Amino acid sequence: MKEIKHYDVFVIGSGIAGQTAAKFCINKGKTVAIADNRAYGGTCALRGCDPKKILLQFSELLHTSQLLTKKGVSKMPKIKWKTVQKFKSSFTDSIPPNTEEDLVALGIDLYHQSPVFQNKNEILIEGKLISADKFVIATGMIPLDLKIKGQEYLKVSDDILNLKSIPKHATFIGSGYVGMEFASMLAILGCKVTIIEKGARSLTAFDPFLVETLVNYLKTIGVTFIYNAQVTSIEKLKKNFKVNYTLQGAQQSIKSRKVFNTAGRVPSINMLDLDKVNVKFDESGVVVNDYLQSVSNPNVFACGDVSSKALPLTPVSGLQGYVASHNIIKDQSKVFTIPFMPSTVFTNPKLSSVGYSEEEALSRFKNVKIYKGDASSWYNARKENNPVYAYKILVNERTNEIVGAHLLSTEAHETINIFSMAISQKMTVSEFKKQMFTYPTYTNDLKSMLQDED
Ligand SMILES: Cc1cc2nc3c(=O)[nH]c(=O)nc-3n(C[C@H](O)[C@H](O)[C@H](O)COP(=O)(O)OP(=O)(O)OC[C@H]3O[C@@H](n4cnc5c(N)ncnc54)[C@H](O)[C@@H]3O)c2cc1C
Ligand SMILES: NC(=O)c1ccc[n+]([C@@H]2O[C@H](COP(=O)([O-])OP(=O)(O)OC[C@H]3O[C@@H](n4cnc5c(N)ncnc54)[C@H](O)[C@@H]3O)[C@@H](O)[C@H]2O)c1
Repeated sequence: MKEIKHYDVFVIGSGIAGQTAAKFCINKGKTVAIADNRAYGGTCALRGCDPKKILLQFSELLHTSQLLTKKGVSKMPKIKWKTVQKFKSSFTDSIPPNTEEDLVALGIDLYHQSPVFQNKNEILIEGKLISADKFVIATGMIPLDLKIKGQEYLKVSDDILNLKSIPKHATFIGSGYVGMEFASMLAILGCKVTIIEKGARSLTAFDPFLVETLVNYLKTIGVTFIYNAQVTSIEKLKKNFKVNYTLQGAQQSIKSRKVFNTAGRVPSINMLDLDKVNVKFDESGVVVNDYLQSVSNPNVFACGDVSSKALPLTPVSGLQGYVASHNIIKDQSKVFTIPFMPSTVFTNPKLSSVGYSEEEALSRFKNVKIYKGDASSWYNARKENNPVYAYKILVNERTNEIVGAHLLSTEAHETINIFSMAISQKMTVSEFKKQMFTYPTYTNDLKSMLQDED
């Protein structure tokens, strides 16, 4: 086969990480190509954060109305799911053509297949042998393969986002971000939800006190949680599916209309044949150094969810694309350090976190002051007739600096950003309390959370 083209940089994956890297390199005068084996635009814009938030606002609207039923709302809004889906598609449909147009206008060549590495400098794609000086792997993550009998009946997050109607009942396997967000959404929309989780609790990266408060609330709106359970197989019945699982040694089963695999996501690297180019990888992804360069092949960079240094969130993936491309243009010019990254689970209510967990803070600092409470009796929760509002703030007692914040509320996804700034600016409790905020707001409540008990 004849080599037909050479590029300075070949990027694999058109999500936030890949696009950021490709655009940076072309703007620095490099010849650049990008490949994707699915529609251009990546997970966040097409199959993740953005379409999810469009759907979630409808369950939120319903939830707000449900809470206010006896307080003046007499009729629930009727959600026309087909119209909701059309509205969502009006955002997602235009992304692939617009992304391609945008990249082509910059002078980037596009390919529509997974490349397969042939040797250190060459890949095979669309039947062509192509060489490049540097490769950027930005292929993101895909759902974990559960390897159980009947796994072909399992649906994944892409399918939830494209649901044609709300199922009567659904079972989720796994209670991480994806499982919890969609379980909360479907339960509010009238679906009877069961979550089967192999671990002892949900959302292990989040504060246990707040997760427990969230789980207890979700139970009241129709979500059943089964912990420490191992799903063994899925069977197809006439209308439903039967999920078989073991719990405390006993075989159990549950029937439901849909079964969703929300058991986690793994790096998308299988199709690339990385062994051929001496690119080391493991279950965390392509193993990279602080320059996001493969530890075993310096001509290969990896950024975003697929890199071993990933924190699989959109802003971090974008940052990694930027760092990797800097290092392609100028060798070892930028180091990747994980930023103070706030994160939200978009359930009802939302669970947000930034900085150290209680466990991390206690192991790091000699004395930690913990401001923790149930704020459901505070004005903001009461005006929504909302039974859930809680927080935990961690302070290094020696310096009085805020080092961690964990919030569970309707507005936690916004207010957590205030703590993010405070922590990155090393603000002390007294400095924070001097700030003036608008009233009556959830932001203003943050100062009350830092009140010492009399
Ligand atoms: C349901 C869901 C909801 C989410 N919600 C949020 C949220 O609210 N906030 C947040 O911060 N993060 C969220 N995330 C995570 C976020 O979407 C990712 O962190 C982010 O999209 C990663 O960007 P990336 O560029 O690294 O990878 P991706 O956006 O996944 O892009 C990778 C691209 O590579 C392509 N690709 C894969 N394999 C190959 C191959 N072999 N050859 C060619 N192309 C390939 C894929 O088709 C894809 O287009 C969510 C994820 C999911 C699944
Ligand atoms: N709001 C957001 O920012 C957002 C939303 C969705 C996804 N994401 C990102 O995507 C990543 C992946 O999220 P996710 O929810 O797919 O994975 P996750 O790792 O957060 O959760 C997976 C859950 O499934 C459980 N599990 C694993 N195998 C199982 C099995 N066989 N049976 C039952 N339970 C099983 C795990 O114990 C865990 O609780 C996250 O780490 C996050 O960074 C972010």
